[in-house]
Amino acid sequence: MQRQRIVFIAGILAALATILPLAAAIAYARHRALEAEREHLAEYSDWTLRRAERNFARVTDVFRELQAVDWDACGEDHIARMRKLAVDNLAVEEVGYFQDGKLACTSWGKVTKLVAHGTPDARLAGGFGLYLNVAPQVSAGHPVIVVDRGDYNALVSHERFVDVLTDTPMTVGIATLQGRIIAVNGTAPGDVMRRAASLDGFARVGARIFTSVHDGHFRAFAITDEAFVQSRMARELWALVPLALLTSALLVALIVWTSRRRLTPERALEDAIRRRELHVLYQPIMEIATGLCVGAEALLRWQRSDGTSVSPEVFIPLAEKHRLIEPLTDMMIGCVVADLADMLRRERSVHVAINISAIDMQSGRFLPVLTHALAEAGVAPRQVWLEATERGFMDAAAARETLETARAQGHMVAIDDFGTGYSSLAQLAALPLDALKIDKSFVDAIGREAATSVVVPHVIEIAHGLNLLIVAEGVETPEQEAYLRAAGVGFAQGWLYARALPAGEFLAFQEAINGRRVSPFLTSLAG
Ligand SMILES: Nc1nc2c(ncn2[C@@H]2O[C@@H]3COP(=O)(O)O[C@H]4[C@@H](O)[C@H](n5cnc6c(=O)[nH]c(N)nc65)O[C@@H]4COP(=O)(O)O[C@H]3[C@H]2O)c(=O)[nH]1
Repeated sequence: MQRQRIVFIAGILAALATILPLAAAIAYARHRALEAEREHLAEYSDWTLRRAERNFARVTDVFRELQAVDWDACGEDHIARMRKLAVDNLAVEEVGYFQDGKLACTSWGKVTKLVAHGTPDARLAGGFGLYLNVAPQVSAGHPVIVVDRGDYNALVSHERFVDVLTDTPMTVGIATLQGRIIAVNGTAPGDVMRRAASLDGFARVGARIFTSVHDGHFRAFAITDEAFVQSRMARELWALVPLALLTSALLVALIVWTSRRRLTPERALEDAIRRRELHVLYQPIMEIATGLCVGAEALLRWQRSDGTSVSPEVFIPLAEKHRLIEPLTDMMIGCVVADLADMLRRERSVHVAINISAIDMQSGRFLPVLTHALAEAGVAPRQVWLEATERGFMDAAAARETLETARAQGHMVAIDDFGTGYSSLAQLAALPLDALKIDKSFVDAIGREAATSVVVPHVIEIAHGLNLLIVAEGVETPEQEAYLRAAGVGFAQGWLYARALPAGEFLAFQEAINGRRVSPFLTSLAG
């Protein structure tokens, strides 16, 4: 993945990791505060309802007692009973008795004034009439609520319906089930009270919140300011913010750690392998005697998405170090087969040389992968040469086993970069090899006064002595080619002929050079 993309995504994730836990903490604190306030209000509306019902039950007790007896209307006993009930019963201020639609007597005595039996403002279940805000005619005093049933009525003060003490500022009220407000304790705005009186549950109106409950006779409500939710929320936040900050810090640390990991060269290589950002180039291998293109060396290239390219001399050791060489080798095998299988099937004397890393050499794991790919593509194993470096022979026994198996399957095996490492001649002689590649550093020395120039004839001599095919690498000048030809070196690759080419260009090069000609020597080998 591109560096800028990783940094960009990490930046966005870090910003989210910072904001989201805090936003979640705020949302959760608000939810908890609202829930707590809803329960708080529900508790008070419930309590108000129970208080109202209890006091109302006392009023209805008065009616029941009086209606149970066939009194001598407004006689002494009747009035005495009414008075006693009014005195004993704290909920009732006064009791009255109507005769022919007019108030005849009250708990105070006979009535001389003409007080008509009016029309109730509201009716309650059980045959009760309710008159709201009535100025008492007989006893005078502040407005009261009048409850009537049959010929009796009772004066009840407003407070009896809402005498609830609250622990925080709130308005509690009682209404009929139709939403007519009966009594209120508090100063909430009228529109909020009307809403609270007409529906059940929890709601918000403007800056107020309320809960309402109801039973058989009344609906009770409790209203408070939303500011109480804010202060509850602030308390919740005190507990939640440190947790949110800790979560943010952990998430940001995780994001930084993961992105730094992704930004390391090895993770970038792993991504590149997965995204197939690597491709293979083919450097032609020429037969010096005939000038024919007899094969190609497959060379991996890593072109990063930002346009920069990474040398195989950097990423191959990196892949080996971080156990990425196996997927890399598999990918390279897949590319080579996809690119060249058609040509290799047509041209049986042409080969492709693939580099085998030290780890692959030791494990031999790539061989079944290669065998399977070649069998599927119909390419002969002899057409795939394996180039092993000296480093690959450090565990000589394992390398020997891999090479022997490879040769038994028909592959040609070449030692690459011979002379640059520490392999001894004895080791070279003991290895199951078909070819030796002369390293570019030796070829460079040809015709110069360099110390290595004296080594070149010996390396060629050794190869001849061991009956190995010789491929010279890094041939750049006709003089180098002339020297190699004269020394009996069979094959060469280098910029004198072509650089490493993309598959299509290599195939065109090979066709242009060879036409229908084939190498008699290599045809005899293939035969
Ligand atoms: N200056 C100059 N250079 C020339 C000339 N002719 C060829 N070269 C370069 O010499 C290197 C030859 O490959 P090598 O010795 O196998 O050395 C290879 C090989 O050991 C390794 N490598 C490349 N591809 C693979 C692969 O698929 N698997 C493994 N395990 N190693 C690979 O990376 C090394 C470097 O590869 P490259 O950078 O492609 O470099 C290549 C090639 O581009 C020339 O005339 N002049």
